[in-house]
Amino acid sequence: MNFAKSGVRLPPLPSIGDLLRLYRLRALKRLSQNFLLDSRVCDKIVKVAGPLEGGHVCEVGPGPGSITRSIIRKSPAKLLLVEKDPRFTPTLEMLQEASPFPVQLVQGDIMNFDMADVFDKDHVRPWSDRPPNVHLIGNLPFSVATPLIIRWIYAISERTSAWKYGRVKMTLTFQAEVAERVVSPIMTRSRCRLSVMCQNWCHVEYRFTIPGSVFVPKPDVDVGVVHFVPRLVPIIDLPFKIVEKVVRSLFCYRQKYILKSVGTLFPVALREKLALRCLEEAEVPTTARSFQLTLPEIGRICYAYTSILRDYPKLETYNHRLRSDVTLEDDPLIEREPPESEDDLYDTSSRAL
Ligand SMILES: C[S@@+](CC[C@H](N)C(=O)[O-])C[C@H]1O[C@@H](n2cnc3c(N)ncnc32)[C@H](O)[C@@H]1O
Repeated sequence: MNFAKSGVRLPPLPSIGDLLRLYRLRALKRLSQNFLLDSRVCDKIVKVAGPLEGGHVCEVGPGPGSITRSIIRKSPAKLLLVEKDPRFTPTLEMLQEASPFPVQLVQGDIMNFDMADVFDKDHVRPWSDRPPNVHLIGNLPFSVATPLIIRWIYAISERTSAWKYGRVKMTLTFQAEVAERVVSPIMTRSRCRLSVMCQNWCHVEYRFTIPGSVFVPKPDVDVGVVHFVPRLVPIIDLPFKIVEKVVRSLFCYRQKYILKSVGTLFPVALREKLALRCLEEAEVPTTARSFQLTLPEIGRICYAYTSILRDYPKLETYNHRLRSDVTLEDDPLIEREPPESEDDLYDTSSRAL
């Protein structure tokens, strides 16, 4: 049967609300569960992904399956569901049976899920080509959204996992404030590490806001839908780890002059000298602030930092937060220093992002 034009009509199914009641599925805070019961909102999210006919889709955190139903109606060739909470298995199995094409259910944690071999090989497209007909869609749990997107940006930079298939697009939800940070341009209050990392490897677009009141239970915040398309070439074409390290430093003092932030890349004995050299080579004024820097300017700082590493290779492992990372005993010029504050001893990634 050809569903391409008409879309799939699912057989009559109990409503998501009925299923939640029937299976006594109460939302678990621990898994950031807020359910969408309004099929029009689900259709609107799925529409952002573009045409899905004949494609392969992976939905993250389908829960009881409301977005899943919208995806099925758009007739992909195959659908993969990755859900951590086994309580949803019966409702998702019901959709598996109702779907005219294969729906695979993986009960597991998306954070450890490698998508390198889960789609058909004939969907592979060269990176230089248009994106393949493979889509990642998810109304993500708030607790997972930021670490997951950073993990996926890393996979994009390495062209691993789903990105072995080419420039696979993503349609994802975030807490609205986080979605704004993802797309934030320079000179804005919400410009941060997350903005730079996402925008360096992807074209990002904030599509629309879903009011918190639409979810059950209602979260305290609204939700933003963001569409990501991996770039043909990142603006800063350097390894993820170098860019991440420099960008983390740049945004550690958001309101202060960049000279201070860049200094955190270097141990105290060399700090002033190397921070000045880094900014001079990058042709970035020492009095700029991180949120004022364009991606090419940040790129020049990354390149200047790599040129400094050629002269001081031991600095590559220097981390001003974790003094124990540094093994510089045989370099008398480089001394250990106390951390800036107690907080600096910990990875504050999600907060700092
Ligand atoms: C915000 S709810 C969305 C549920 C459903 N998609 C909807 O829109 O109504 C997030 C879903 O992700 C699931 N989840 C949470 N952490 C997960 C993880 N690490 N891996 C996979 N699924 C996860 C939750 O169990 C829940 O079903």
